[in-house]
Amino acid sequence: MLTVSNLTKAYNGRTVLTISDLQLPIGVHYFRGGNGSGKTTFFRTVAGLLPFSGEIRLDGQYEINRDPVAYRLRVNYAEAEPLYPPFLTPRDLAGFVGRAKRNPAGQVDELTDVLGVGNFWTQPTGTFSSGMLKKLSLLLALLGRPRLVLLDEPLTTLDVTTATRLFDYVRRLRDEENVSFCLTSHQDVSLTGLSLTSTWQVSDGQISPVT
Ligand SMILES: Nc1ncnc2c1ncn2[C@@H]1O[C@H](COP(=O)(O)OP(=O)(O)OP(=O)(O)O)[C@@H](O)[C@H]1O
Repeated sequence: MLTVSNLTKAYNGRTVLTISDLQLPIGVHYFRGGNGSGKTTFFRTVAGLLPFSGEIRLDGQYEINRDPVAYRLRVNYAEAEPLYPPFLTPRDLAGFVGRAKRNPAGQVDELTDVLGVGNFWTQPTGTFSSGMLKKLSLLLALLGRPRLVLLDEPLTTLDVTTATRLFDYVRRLRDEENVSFCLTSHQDVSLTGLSLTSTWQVSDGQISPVT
């Protein structure tokens, strides 16, 4: 599903991520590691948000730099600590991201129910609690028809009821539509109830499989 080759990522000349060869099949992949080990950098790079050197390819055909639109239509990302321009509302953002991701009719309404965003649909995000921001960011990350969704710390600040509904929905996408997920969590990942296809350890900018 995802192939990463000869990747290096540096900030201001300091290399923080090096991956010679990483291959992920369709499934749910968990990346664990201490603070500052490189998990978010890896997710943001795979999401197409950061420049890097190397190659990232989805489904054997969409290369992130050669097929930028096709790749980004298929790879979605939810930030660990989302932030939006404070004057925008969930309605504004779902409209904008939904159009960019070519979301099918009815999808926003379904996700609004799953994540309980309807209660604050027209409220500016500048007034949100961290859990409200998290719910919105997860809704936006599920819009369109992604083949891969990157969820950075999805459990943080999410209430238990919403987390249960979210991971039921994720399981359905995984089982019925073959959507893949990568997640990080400093919390007990078994709380998601997802069965993991693989687990990876991120340490000092290197990623190795946990057997
Ligand atoms: N914008 C940036 N500019 C410079 N260095 C950065 C930037 N973002 C991250 N780094 C550095 O890159 C390294 C990896 O950080 P990253 O945020 O990927 O870690 P992480 O594994 O997600 O950590 P955490 O579990 O604390 O979220 C750290 O040394 C960090 O200081």
